[in-house]
Amino acid sequence: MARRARIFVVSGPSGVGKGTLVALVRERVSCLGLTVSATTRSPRPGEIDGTSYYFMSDEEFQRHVDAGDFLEWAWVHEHRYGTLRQEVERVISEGRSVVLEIDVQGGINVRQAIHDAVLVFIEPPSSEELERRLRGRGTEDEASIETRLANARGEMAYADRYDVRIVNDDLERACVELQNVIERYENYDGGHQ
Ligand SMILES: Nc1ncnc2c1ncn2[C@@H]1O[C@H](COP(=O)(O)OP(=O)(O)OP(=O)(O)O)[C@@H](O)[C@H]1O
Ligand SMILES: Nc1nc2c(ncn2[C@@H]2O[C@H](COP(=O)(O)O)[C@@H](O)[C@H]2O)c(=O)[nH]1
Repeated sequence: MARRARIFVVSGPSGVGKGTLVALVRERVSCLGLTVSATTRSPRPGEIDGTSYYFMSDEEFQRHVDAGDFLEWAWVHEHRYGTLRQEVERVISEGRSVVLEIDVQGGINVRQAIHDAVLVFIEPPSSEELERRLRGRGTEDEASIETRLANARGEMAYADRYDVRIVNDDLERACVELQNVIERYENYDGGHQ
């Protein structure tokens, strides 16, 4: 059966493990393309412009908004983040699927623009564990942690608008589940999926 390049959106509250999961799935699903998002937040130690994100000033980000360059963009945790159209088009034109690790507003906007995008919501095993992971990562100051935890409840309310929900309790199990979702949708060749 022919494999079809698809757009997969992976969303969930900050610290749930989206980045960790997607990095692991990328090692196992060779045909996935890479896209880099744009953001107005400052780089964390070790983050590289053009690899982790395209780090932009507010003015530069706004120029891309005005030019219609974004497939979607949103305010997330007090900064702007967006997916550049050309990033997605480049990967899809290579016949590869793409995983967009973006927030829930972005996810819904992608669904409106690309009806057959597959929306996957990653859930934490509990709110206590979410907080433990966010704090344990050690990348945010206290104010940013508080903002992200406060936003988590609102983000969780989007879960039932997503096609698939995966609980990231055991990383290996969640990874296999996400991998199966990608392979199932790439191989689906009929209907509305
Ligand atoms: N299943 C898991 N069990 C325990 N710890 C995990 C699990 N998955 C991820 N983690 C850890 O949780 C922390 C947050 O993970 P990660 O940075 O991938 O989250 P994220 O959802 O991508 O966050 P953000 O949206 O802020 O980028 C990391 O320290 C990671 O190692
Ligand atoms: N709507 C979009 N949201 C995005 C994009 N890239 C990342 N994100 C979301 O931002 C938060 C915070 O990321 P962090 O790197 O500051 O921890 C993350 O949870 C993503 O959901 C994007 O292109 N569009």
